[in-house]
Amino acid sequence: PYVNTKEILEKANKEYYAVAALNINNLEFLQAILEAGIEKKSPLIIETSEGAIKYAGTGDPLRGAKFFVDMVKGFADTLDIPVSLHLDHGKDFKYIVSAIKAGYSSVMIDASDKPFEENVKITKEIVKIAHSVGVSVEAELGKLAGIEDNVSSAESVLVNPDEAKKFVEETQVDFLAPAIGTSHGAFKFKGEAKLDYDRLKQVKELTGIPLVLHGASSVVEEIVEIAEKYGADFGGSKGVPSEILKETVQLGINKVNTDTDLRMAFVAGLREYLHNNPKEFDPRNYMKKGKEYVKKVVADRLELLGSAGKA
Ligand SMILES: O=C(COP(=O)(O)O)N(O)CCCCOP(=O)(O)O
Ligand SMILES: [Ca+2]
Ligand code: NA
Ligand SMILES: [Zn+2]
Repeated sequence: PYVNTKEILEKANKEYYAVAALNINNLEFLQAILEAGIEKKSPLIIETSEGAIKYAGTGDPLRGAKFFVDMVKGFADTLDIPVSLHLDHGKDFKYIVSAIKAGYSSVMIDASDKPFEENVKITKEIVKIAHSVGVSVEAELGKLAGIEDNVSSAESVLVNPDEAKKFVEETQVDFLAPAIGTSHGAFKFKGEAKLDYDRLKQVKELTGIPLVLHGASSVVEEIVEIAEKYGADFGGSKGVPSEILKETVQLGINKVNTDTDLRMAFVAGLREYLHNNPKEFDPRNYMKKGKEYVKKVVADRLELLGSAGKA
């Protein structure tokens, strides 16, 4: 069934596992993700960025948001596993309100690039609107290096645990994304992968609410190999190793945002299929391999995070 993200994450928080939050921009990624969730009997959080809503709605936020609600709810209401739809990195009020109006389960208000007091103010506004219609809210403290906050890794700002306690009390936000050293995309670490476990532990102790890890893709070696065999250049790519990801779940992460791993899996399958089937031009055929690899990457992640069997 189509459920609220809060229901999925409260259970995960109580039982100390994490649920994958998987980004989509089209039908095919949703199909692959749902197949993995059905196979693993796992709850799923489907999420879309504002860019995905712009893409699907060809520029009209409400049309794009409705497209995703209709597609995700349409599938979810036929399934036995709990599925929710979340707006990822909401920054533009128009997009956040459109998502709420369209029927999203939850929204992220990302004002983490603002000074603390402003982040509190903006988040409180969104919480008021969202909670009035039963939509749950995610916010972020600290800055991820890399693309999203367009800050360099040198400037990435890690979460301040005491601020996190104050932030949650003042905003009544439902889930929190503490920056602990990850970044978006396929090039997360220059040297050794390292996250600030101490800060994460303190944030969990001081807030007790479900926590979100952004920039959590692992950059799967087998996928990189296949993609590069068929012409991709992913040199220098590095993600969050599985062991480190598992440690963050033990320390209280309950929602794990994953986009890059899905994108790389899909393009690896596309490249392989198109190389081996030069005569093919039916999209229902030439996207099969890409969907297969996305399903595999998601299925493995559901096992790793401990949500398999929790539906
Ligand atoms: O934290 C993550 C995922 O991190 P990852 O890159 O490690 O998968 N996310 O929040 C997903 C970010 C999606 C960005 O989408 P647009 O390109 O449409 O803006
Ligand atoms: Ca941010
Ligand atoms: Na999010
Ligand atoms: Zn993110």
